[in-house]
Amino acid sequence: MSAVLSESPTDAGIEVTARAEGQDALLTPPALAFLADLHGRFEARRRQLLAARRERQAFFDGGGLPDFRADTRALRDGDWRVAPIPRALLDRRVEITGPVDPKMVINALNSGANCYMADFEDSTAPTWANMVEGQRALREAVAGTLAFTSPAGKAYALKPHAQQAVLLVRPRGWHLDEKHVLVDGERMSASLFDLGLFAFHNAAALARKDRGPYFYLPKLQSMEEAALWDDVLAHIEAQLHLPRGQMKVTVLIETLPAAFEMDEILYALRGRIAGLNCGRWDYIFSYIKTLRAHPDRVLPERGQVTMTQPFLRAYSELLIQVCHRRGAHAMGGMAAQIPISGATAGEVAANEAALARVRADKLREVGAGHDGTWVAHPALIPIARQVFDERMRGPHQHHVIREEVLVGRDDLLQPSPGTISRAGFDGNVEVCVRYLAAWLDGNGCVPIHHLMEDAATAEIARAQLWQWLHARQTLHLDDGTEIDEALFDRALLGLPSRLSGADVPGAGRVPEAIALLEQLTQRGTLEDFLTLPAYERID
Ligand SMILES: CC(=O)SCCNC(=O)CCNC(=O)[C@H](O)C(C)(C)COP(=O)(O)OP(=O)(O)OC[C@H]1O[C@@H](n2cnc3c(N)ncnc32)[C@H](O)[C@@H]1OP(=O)(O)O
Ligand SMILES: O=CC(=O)O
Ligand SMILES: [Mg+2]
Repeated sequence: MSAVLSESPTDAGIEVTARAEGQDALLTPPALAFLADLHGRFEARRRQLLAARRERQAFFDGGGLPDFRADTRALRDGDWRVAPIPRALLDRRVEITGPVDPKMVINALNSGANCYMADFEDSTAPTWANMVEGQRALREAVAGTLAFTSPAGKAYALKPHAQQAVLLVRPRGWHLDEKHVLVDGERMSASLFDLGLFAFHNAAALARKDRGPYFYLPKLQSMEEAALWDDVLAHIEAQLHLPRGQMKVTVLIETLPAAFEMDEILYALRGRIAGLNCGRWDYIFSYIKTLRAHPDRVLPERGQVTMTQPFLRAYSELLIQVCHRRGAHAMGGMAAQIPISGATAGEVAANEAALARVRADKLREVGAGHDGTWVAHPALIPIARQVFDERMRGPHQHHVIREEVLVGRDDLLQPSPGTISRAGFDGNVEVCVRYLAAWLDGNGCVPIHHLMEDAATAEIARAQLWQWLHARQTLHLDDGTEIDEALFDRALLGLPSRLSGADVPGAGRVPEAIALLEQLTQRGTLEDFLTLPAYERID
């Protein structure tokens, strides 16, 4: 890699305030100068866009509802398509996702999936050690040298490049800072840190393999945020002497405001976007968060908020239609069920039921017109692959444009029928405590009661608890019990002793997790993301 900028880190005013193994090879003076330059150019715009999010939320909290934009109607009605999709990203029928530790990276690249999304976001707790280890693992993976030996002595090595999944990287969202990297005393954007550092170290090696730095962009809320990404990427391409448009992106549509700007987001990134993805878990969280002050749109318990709820079906159908009209992939999302590891005789039926639910979810997706889907675990790849192979003959199904699908504002906002049971309420409390404890301990994705739980699924549980406790009118469980602080306190009773076992990830941090959950649910205002206060509690 050529040294792209001449300033030393000191000249650039950039400072790294923590240490982790392997960081000197990553945070070299040219790399730091590159990051400092990104910060200098784009930080002010990031802050403006975060302020715009708050303004928009104030409108929703005052009774307003999201709607399609009047100022971009011509763009939505216009006849344009996104740039051609590169060969490596043409067939994405099965994508595996997961955290960025070396074992996961090797397992995912070797898994037989078409693509692998290496995740610095929902499934990774952003300790400095995790961030550095993830960047190092990905750099070695791109170089083809990554290897790992488990504490039990099992050796892991990469398959040959041609047999590996195509790598996509998901940086953290615009709302997050990287507190260990300061530029002129200010924290740098975690998004710019993750994406910038990966591009800096890997763009040249990827180009030699006829690939590029490919990314998934999370939690966008508007076309302006997409335009900021486009400018960042164009700048990086210029700095690293890459052809314009070589860095490709897929955008997660996982916020309610973004669902009203899908055409606009594609347009803002039209020179480099390969698709949109239905990030259903954050989308449900965002629906709750955006409509927090609308008592007629309180969602039932988590287990009842499935993709067949009308507001979710409308969102996925609109995403498919918009993408296919513009020549982009419409990627499906993640079923939460995972195989029961080492299922006992008594768990065989539960395991089969979980796999059947994953299969049903993939059948729904391919039938609706999705061009590919996500799996959380390697054992789910054959299920997803079989469903897509049988029903999607070509590499994608862009030809599927269901003109009869007419999704309007009310469809995307439809209230959901359903109930809240005691088990649903207590389950949310338990998931939050267990997930926060694991996260504070440095683990961002854990199986809980045979479901994959990550930051997005935990956010649903956390935001629901807040909303149910702070709803404008008192809510009741399906057995008539009032939802109040006393119910919340009862759900917490007994958790510390039940979660003290060595098999509970982060058991030692359960008391801190409980304190954090109490803080998050008792506050009068809903915290934007649980990861914001939680981040202040890790290294
Ligand atoms: C809402 C969203 O954002 S979805 C996207 C973010 N979420 C994710 O990506 C979920 C990723 N999945 C995971 O992290 C894991 O599957 C978990 C935590 C849910 C379960 O992991 P485990 O408890 O390790 O599962 P299990 O013991 O069955 O794993 C068996 C093997 O598969 C591997 N494995 C499991 N999931 C993955 C994965 N996603 N990628 C690669 N390898 C994996 C394990 O490392 C293990 O390997 P080993 O046999 O070499 O030790
Ligand atoms: O990132 C994916 C989601 O469902 O959230
Ligand atoms: Mg998400």
